[in-house]
Amino acid sequence: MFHSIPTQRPATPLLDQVNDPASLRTLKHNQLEELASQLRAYLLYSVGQSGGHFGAGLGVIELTIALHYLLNTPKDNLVWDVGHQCYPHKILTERREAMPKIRQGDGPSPFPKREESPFDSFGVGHSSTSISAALGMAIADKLQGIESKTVAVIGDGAMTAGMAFEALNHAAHTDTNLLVILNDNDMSISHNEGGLATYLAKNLKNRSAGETTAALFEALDFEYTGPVDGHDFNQLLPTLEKVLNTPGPQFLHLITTKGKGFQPAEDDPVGYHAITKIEPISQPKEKKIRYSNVFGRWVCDMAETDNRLTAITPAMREGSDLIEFSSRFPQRYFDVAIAEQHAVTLGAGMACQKLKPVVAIYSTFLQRGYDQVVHDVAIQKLDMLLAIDRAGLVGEDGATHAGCFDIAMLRCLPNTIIMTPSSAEEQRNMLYTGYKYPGLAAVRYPRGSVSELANGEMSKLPLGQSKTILEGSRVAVLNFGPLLHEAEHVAKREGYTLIDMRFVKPLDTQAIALIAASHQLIVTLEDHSIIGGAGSAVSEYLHTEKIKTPLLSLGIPDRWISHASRQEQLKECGLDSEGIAQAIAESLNR
Ligand SMILES: Cc1ncc(C[n+]2csc(CCOP(=O)(O)OP(=O)(O)O)c2C)c(N)n1
Ligand SMILES: CC(=O)[C@@H](O)[C@H](O)COP(=O)(O)O
Ligand SMILES: [Mg+2]
Repeated sequence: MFHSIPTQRPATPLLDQVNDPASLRTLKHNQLEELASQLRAYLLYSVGQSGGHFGAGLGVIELTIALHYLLNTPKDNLVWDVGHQCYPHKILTERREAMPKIRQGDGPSPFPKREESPFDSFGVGHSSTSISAALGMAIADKLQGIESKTVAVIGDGAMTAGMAFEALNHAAHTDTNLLVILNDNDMSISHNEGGLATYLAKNLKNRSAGETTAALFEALDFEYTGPVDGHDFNQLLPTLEKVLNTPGPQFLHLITTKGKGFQPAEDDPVGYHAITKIEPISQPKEKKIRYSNVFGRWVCDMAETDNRLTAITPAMREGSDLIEFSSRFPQRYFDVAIAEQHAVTLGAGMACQKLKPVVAIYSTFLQRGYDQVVHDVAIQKLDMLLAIDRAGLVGEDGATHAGCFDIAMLRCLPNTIIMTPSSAEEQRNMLYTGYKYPGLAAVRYPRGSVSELANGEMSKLPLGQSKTILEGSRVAVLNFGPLLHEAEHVAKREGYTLIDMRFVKPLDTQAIALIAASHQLIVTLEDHSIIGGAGSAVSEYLHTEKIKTPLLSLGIPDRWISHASRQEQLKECGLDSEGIAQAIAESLNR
């Protein structure tokens, strides 16, 4: 049992011989315990160096070894759900030495990624996709007469998403050779326990023979095996051997411990879901205030003044900072587990009954609940506030977690308002403005820090009204969101006009018309895809009004931006000060 994270690389002579599963399979069964111990030590060390996801990987050390030992990977298909637990998998599949750089621009990606390795059967990051993907692979191999085994490893948290049950339900009707392994560590990212599947799996074996309750998995035509200790090779290997060689859909229920082998993580699996890299003591990191904290403060202040407010999160209480709200207003707090579709329509139902739901959701995970926003909220003109966190580039989590499309998704919905704060105070006032708006409102803010918490008087902003920051000439920069600071640096130096547009919808078209008449170039700036974002909205307006002033739209280019620090990503997209200045200069010279 480790009690601290080693800052020196531990000696791992056996692990050092295992560069890939083929070399793993040369080991004897009785060497696997030692390998697991060295793999655990190395994982602790390498995540200490890189930072990143932590507890989940510790919980699947033995399972990862057993799977690569018994399967013929990469010919056999091994699909990890979410993929945050894949660091041991990456260490055993030719990437051990690269691990201290995982999530960095020149290191492995944070999750399995097909283009990174043949051992990464399916790209993940969003949860609950593994059973669908694995079933697709199994069916495809069967149709092509390819002999293979297919395994999906899904956690109890990921099993709370509807998509997992869609796949389980379908799998049973295909009579395909598929093994679904439920990695039940009784904990997902937040405090909610594993879902229905886990509850039933836990209680399945305790049911008395006479019980008539149809067990979920038998009802889905899966052959259930378990629960088995996922850390005990003496149980794991023979059980896996059996279920891997039994035809038809198999369901193996494993019990594991999130953070296994590292006492602080076993004691606090939520807190150790991910860690920042170990800094030398000399540089103690001051705790930064984040946009999420500004939301967390605002939602509590708002709840105090309005008892109709409810807050809903799909399993991201900590990330969205609903921690204080959940303890102060427990009756009005709803963590629905990993169920973004349900989160939105649950809120819609509350709005029908005159409550005021605030759905706190990452931009990237909002993609899961988009039809619900359209069909269940917007069409019915229901009153809901979307507090969209992690909007824009998110850095080390890479393309699967970037929030690049929320403006494009929401801008086309009638009667919706969309706000893009550039500071804590703006964010607080926009949340208040959106909350008071009698319809669908969205405030999008990035994964990042702000200068202060902003807990002053909340004021309602006049809808569609921008704020002039600098009055200049020649070029007018229309900013939408947190890149105002990058823009301000350039505008001050070059004497450009700078306007904080604040609203993507409704646009301040009056300001745009005035600006267009007195400047030779309009520039839009946003931390969103260049396709369908705020720049598109301005372009559509200029076109409709036959305004000929040239427009330069700056945003995330039409390609996938892979993992790196957010600063590196912004630079790559030309969204740092230098990139903005250069793009404008080039446009002026054209
Ligand atoms: C669609 C989606 N929603 C939310 C998340 C955020 N998220 C990442 S891991 C996690 C919990 C997963 O729990 P579980 O599957 O039990 O894995 P464990 O961390 O316990 O190993 C959540 C909610 C996500 N990755 N995808
Ligand atoms: C794996 C997963 O989806 C979450 O752990 C996510 O990585 C959290 O992102 P933040 O670190 O931005 O909260
Ligand atoms: Mg879990």
